[in-house]
Amino acid sequence: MLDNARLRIAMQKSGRLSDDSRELLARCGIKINLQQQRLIAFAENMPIDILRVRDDDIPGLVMDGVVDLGIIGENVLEEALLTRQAQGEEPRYQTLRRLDFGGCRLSLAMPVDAQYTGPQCLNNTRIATSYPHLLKKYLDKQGVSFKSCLLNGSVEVAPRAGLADAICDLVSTGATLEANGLREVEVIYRSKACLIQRDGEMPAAKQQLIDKLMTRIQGVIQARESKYIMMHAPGDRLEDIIALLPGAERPTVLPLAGDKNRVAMHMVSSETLFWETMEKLKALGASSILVLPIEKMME
Ligand SMILES: Nc1ncnc2c1ncn2[C@@H]1O[C@H](COP(=O)(O)OP(=O)(O)OP(=O)(O)O)[C@@H](O)[C@H]1O
Ligand SMILES: O=P(O)(O)OC[C@H]1O[C@H](OP(=O)(O)OP(=O)(O)O)[C@H](O)[C@@H]1O
Ligand SMILES: [Mg+2]
Repeated sequence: MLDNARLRIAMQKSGRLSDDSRELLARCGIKINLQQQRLIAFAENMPIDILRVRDDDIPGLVMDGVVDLGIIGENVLEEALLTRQAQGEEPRYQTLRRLDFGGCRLSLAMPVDAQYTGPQCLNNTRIATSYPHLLKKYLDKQGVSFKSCLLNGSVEVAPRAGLADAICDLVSTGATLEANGLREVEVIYRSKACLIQRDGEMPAAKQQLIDKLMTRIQGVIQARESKYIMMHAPGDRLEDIIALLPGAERPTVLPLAGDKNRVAMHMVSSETLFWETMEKLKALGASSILVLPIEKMME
């Protein structure tokens, strides 16, 4: 039996979001023992229960207040929202933040040999998709009328199977489209995973836990996006070197034993340091340049 006093978080059981969702929670310090077949997992060190479900069910679980938080792709969330609105409901939830994984786009694609000069080409066609509401919202704006053919998986085979003229499906690298002789012709929605919270009053203790979790998530994401940079540099080129490092905070400058002209610089950069920038740093006289990952951050 689930305990109402514990924070309930829904995440995808197995699929594109599950590893990243699990890792995010683990990096926030939540110790969960996820056994393969268990649909509910209990955190050992915090009052948190994890529900592992199909991603399609997560928006509903949050909107119906069955769970407190959910980690879900914006594409699935938006489709669920539009579906409920079409049924006359007014679903309520809050998006707490966008996450740094699950990036993909919902795109229209056609067979490679089909002519495409713009959305109007899709007038009176049949389009296979798992996202009929997002598709309709987009094509309605373009004034295009079409028939949708609802498929929950293997959407890419629809044109070859004679089920549809085009498809509207998720794309990341484009490899699935290419393997199926399809060409991406229009991006209709860009998505990432996000963290959502149910509407309504939250007991104070739960709210405190959510606030703590949000600070930790912020720290985890910020740390993943940041690098710790160390180098030795000529003391008279510091400003030129700092100018090459956008997103870097003011550096710590330390003396180098036995060398009056050079210093050691340490700094945190919010951006990846590319090889090209390292080469420019070297050209300015920097040496022993180290770029290190950061595990955790708190401001
Ligand atoms: N190729 C991709 N690259 C990155 N993220 C993706 C990709 N495809 C999908 N996603 C994101 O991950 C979510 C889950 O994708 P997945 O393919 O695992 O869903 P599913 O097959 O519907 O899973 P489930 O069995 O839970 O219903 C998508 O809704 C989308 O937000
Ligand atoms: O552009 P790509 O990098 O090829 O990725 C796109 C594919 O990824 C997703 O499916 P997934 O592989 O998760 O399998 P599923 O369809 O069984 O959910 C999506 O539904 C596409 O089919
Ligand atoms: Mg699904």
